[in-house]
Amino acid sequence: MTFLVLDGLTKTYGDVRAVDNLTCTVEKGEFVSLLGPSGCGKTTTLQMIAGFTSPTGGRIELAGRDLASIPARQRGLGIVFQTYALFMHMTVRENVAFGLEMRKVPKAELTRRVNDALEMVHLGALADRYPRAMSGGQRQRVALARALVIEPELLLLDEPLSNLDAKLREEMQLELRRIQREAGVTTVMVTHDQSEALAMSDRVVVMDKGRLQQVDSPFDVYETPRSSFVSTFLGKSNNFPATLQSNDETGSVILSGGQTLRGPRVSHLPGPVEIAVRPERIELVDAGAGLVSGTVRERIFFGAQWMLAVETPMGEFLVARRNAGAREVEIGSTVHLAWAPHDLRILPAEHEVSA
Ligand SMILES: Nc1ncnc2c1ncn2[C@@H]1O[C@H](COP(=O)(O)OP(=O)(O)OP(=O)(O)O)[C@@H](O)[C@H]1O
Repeated sequence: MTFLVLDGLTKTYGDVRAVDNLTCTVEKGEFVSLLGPSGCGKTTTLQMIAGFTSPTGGRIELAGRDLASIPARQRGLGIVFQTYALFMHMTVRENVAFGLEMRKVPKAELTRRVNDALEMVHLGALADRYPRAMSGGQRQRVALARALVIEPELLLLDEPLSNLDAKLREEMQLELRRIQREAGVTTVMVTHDQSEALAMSDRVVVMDKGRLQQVDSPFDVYETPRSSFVSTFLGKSNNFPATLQSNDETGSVILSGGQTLRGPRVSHLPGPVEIAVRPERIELVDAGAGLVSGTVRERIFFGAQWMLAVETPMGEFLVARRNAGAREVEIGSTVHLAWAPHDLRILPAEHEVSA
């Protein structure tokens, strides 16, 4: 069931179109991330859903109601920001109970709901502590319990984990997703961190310059990006200008940097395109089997894998090599690169080319 509808949502500040005609939907129980670089309009979108900022144009509908005339505090939303905004002079239990007290929930029910929320975030044992005596991850759980205890129709998260260090952040990603599933609460999260969006979401809304770029499952935005922007914003990608020469049921033929390549069948017309291939889809092969050859210029060790920068006639390629303990190729050596035609993505041209 479509639960949240953003329909042509627009917000302008003078000449700046912070959010530009954004249309997308969120299903009940779904976890959707708004992902994009700084300034792309994620926070403005969330603020409009929350009711803190009014749209310049377009509509927001939640559970069949148009939110235009409903003030923020009556929207029944749970909100967690990057800074936890806890009451420092109140214990964890008091912090979580606050929203229910404001709503004049009877004492017995309040106690039960606060206990349930604290159990859900695994903080039952710390209920009588003050936030200042807690770690960043624990405080973020308190903020989450406080948002969930009111049983919100919709949970809004704005960069909720960005104050945490890398390891805790990864732990909390899994934890937050578990809590969201358990509570069954429809959630919209703002993040600029692509790995976080991929790890946590049912669907990812990729934005750039106020505009929607793509809405898909994490798998699909990564595997089948529809634009150059999406292919390079999510993960690493080798992108080159190219010319699509022909395209039939056996696949496509592409020319790039003097190399003739084969790709999957696409709907583009022959002409300028951009091609993209992920570093982890490239193999090092024998000279005769290579699609393009080049010289290793850089070699960086990441623990689980090596990343090579290889200079070729098409341009520089990043090539990921799984670390299987084998000796690694030397800087300065010649390598031959190959990939399967179906691993090549053919995208709309970003630049005019004369390949
Ligand atoms: N109150 C405001 N007045 C004027 N311009 C604003 C205002 N709020 C946001 N903007 C502009 O709107 C655009 C989108 O801002 P927004 O904060 O939504 O981006 P964001 O994607 O959340 O970025 P970040 O990740 O850096 O928070 C930016 O160009 C920003 O400068």
